[in-house]
Amino acid sequence: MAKETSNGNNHVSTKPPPEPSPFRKGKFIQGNMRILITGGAGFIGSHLVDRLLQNEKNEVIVADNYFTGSKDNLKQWIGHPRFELIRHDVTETLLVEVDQIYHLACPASPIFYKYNPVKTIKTTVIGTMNMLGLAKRVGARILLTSTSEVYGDPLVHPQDESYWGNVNPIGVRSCYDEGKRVAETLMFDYHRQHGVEIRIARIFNTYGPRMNIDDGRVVSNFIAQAIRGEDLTVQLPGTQTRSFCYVSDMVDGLIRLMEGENTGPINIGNPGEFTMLELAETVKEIINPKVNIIQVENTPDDPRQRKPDITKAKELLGWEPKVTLRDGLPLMEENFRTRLGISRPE
Ligand SMILES: O=c1ccn([C@@H]2O[C@H](COP(=O)(O)OP(=O)(O)O[C@H]3OC[C@@H](O)[C@H](O)[C@H]3O)[C@@H](O)[C@H]2O)c(=O)[nH]1
Repeated sequence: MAKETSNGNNHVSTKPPPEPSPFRKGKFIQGNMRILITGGAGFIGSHLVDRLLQNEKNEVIVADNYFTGSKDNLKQWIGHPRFELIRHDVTETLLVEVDQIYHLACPASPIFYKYNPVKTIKTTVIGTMNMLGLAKRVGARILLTSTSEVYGDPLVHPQDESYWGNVNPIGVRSCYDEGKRVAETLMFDYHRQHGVEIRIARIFNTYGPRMNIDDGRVVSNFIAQAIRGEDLTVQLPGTQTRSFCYVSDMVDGLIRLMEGENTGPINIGNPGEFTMLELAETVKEIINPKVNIIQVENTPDDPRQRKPDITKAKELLGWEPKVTLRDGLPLMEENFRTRLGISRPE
């Protein structure tokens, strides 16, 4: 029987999960976990690869189309016997034999997901359907990285997982936030209808080394601007808030969710909440007190406030973030300085 890993009545699976292939149970590979990470060449994905490959019993397959990810993030693993890298777009089917799927693939920065919105929604919807089909066929457990954007411009603060959100279905962000909402729906439908073992993480803003320098998200923008001595561009009104999670904490939360018994959705994020003006002041103070902070136009539907309630993550996963923003920013600064070739002034 399928385990009742659910949090509410609507989550109960009616079917047992499909059996993995007999070969996966063979005695020569017993104990080895073969793990697929879609989007594994990206920012969070590549850190997840690093962590999973530290365990000698894990084999990792990365599938990535390199739209925002990069082989450079994985160069330390290329050629390693427990690692395989496939150029693959999740909107196409993928035939591999695996035990677990971390499904991360999707552009996550607003400027990138808005660049080709039709492709973004195909990635969230068709991509998730394809990965669920694969999970069903091979009996794999699948974890979807959903997003705090499913709460839209939230009217409840902080956001807990029972909040259904305040989302514009026809806005410029909808390709991503509605796409991820459909992806969550698909996860639960495959769970209830086919018994697929699912896990859903709702990821809040995450930062750290390996973010693309021109990613366009606020932390990477401010750090790159401060290092280059450029103005820090706070988008209006500047009082909007976000909560920033350091990438090592995020990866830890994702693995705990995958290994745990609860389907989610579970918020994974750092509950420390900052206005964008406060973030700019902090970056200025830590990285370059000489830069100016300026205010610039914003884009439509920008959420005014965002902060995770992480009670569920604490209780069900024993997880909470360890790295504060003040500790995490210098680690990211160091990585950006190396990549930009600009050292800290004496
Ligand atoms: O240069 C900038 C960039 C952004 N911002 C502001 O900073 C805030 C955060 O914007 P970001 O672009 O970093 O990210 P958002 O919070 O809008 O979206 C993010 O949210 C959660 C993740 O799951 C998603 O991957 C990502 O879409 C916004 O209010 C934006 O207006 C600036 O003030 N200046």
